[in-house]
Amino acid sequence: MALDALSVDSVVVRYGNIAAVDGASFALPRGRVLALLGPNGAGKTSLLRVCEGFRRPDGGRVATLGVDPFAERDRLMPRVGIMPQGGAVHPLAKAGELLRLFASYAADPVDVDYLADRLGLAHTLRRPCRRLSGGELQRLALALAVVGRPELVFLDEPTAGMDVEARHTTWAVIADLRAAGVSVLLTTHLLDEAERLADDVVIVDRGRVVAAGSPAHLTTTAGIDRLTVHADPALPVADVAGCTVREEAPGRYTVDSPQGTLDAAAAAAVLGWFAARGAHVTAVHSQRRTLEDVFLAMTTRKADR
Ligand SMILES: Nc1ncnc2c1ncn2[C@@H]1O[C@H](COP(=O)(O)OP(=O)(O)OP(=O)(O)O)[C@@H](O)[C@H]1O
Repeated sequence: MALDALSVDSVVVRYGNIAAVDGASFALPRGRVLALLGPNGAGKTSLLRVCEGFRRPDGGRVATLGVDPFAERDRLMPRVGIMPQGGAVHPLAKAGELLRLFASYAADPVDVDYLADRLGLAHTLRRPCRRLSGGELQRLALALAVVGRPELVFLDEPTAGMDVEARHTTWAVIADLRAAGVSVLLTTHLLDEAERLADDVVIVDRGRVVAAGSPAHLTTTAGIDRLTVHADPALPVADVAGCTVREEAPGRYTVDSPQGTLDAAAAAAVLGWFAARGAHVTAVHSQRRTLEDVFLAMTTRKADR
């Protein structure tokens, strides 16, 4: 069986008395994209630093591509790509020089001009990094992370500060990485980004994992699905199959379950109720709870507002 790209087991990271990461465990299977979500200060970057081998955990264990990333950092570095938060690069180095330098470290690098073109960086290659815009620096940092064809890529808020087009390009690059079998661990504050890109999501809060699973799993278990049915107005609404049916506006009926989630049988029973009354049903919409709903329910942000 293939080893996980990343295995995080009961990891603790302390800064003085503060446990920024407090016993977090999760795994990133090979070839998948995992999004690490959490409010500011939840411990995401601290976890990344441990997984990247920049810091030894104060407790627990990490295996990155099967090895201890702190003890074997030199051996590991050619196999991973890292895009740090804020896209840190040397301000005086030229973008093209940096890209070629990083490519020179790799046995089989991506063609630099192709990559620069793909990420809309071709016009920046002769400029020192301090003359690049924030979004251009982000794109350069992404290029530096992937130019060596790594097996595993760490992306810390990859699309922060990017315009819409650059964000879409970045999403396409991440999809290409996944299609090529590369494993990706990314952090983001954009929940639609996580929902779009990630096979798996791990939500951390105050250094602990508070929810984990695929976006579909997280948004359907304990969901708050609601059914909206458009039909003739003024039907004699009643409770159907344990669900509450209300006419919110003439001809628009909402169906809620006290259990939170409507299952297929309840939805079928409700539609059967409309059919039995000879109602003309013109539209049926189901609302799933979003990853944002889950995030707010699972993290302390809600309480802080
Ligand atoms: N070098 C450090 N020294 C002391 N405290 C630190 C240090 N780095 C981080 N922290 C603290 O540890 C906690 C976790 O920080 P971390 O950067 O890991 O969170 P994060 O989830 O990445 O946050 P953000 O979303 O804001 O980037 C925060 O309370 C932060 O202030």
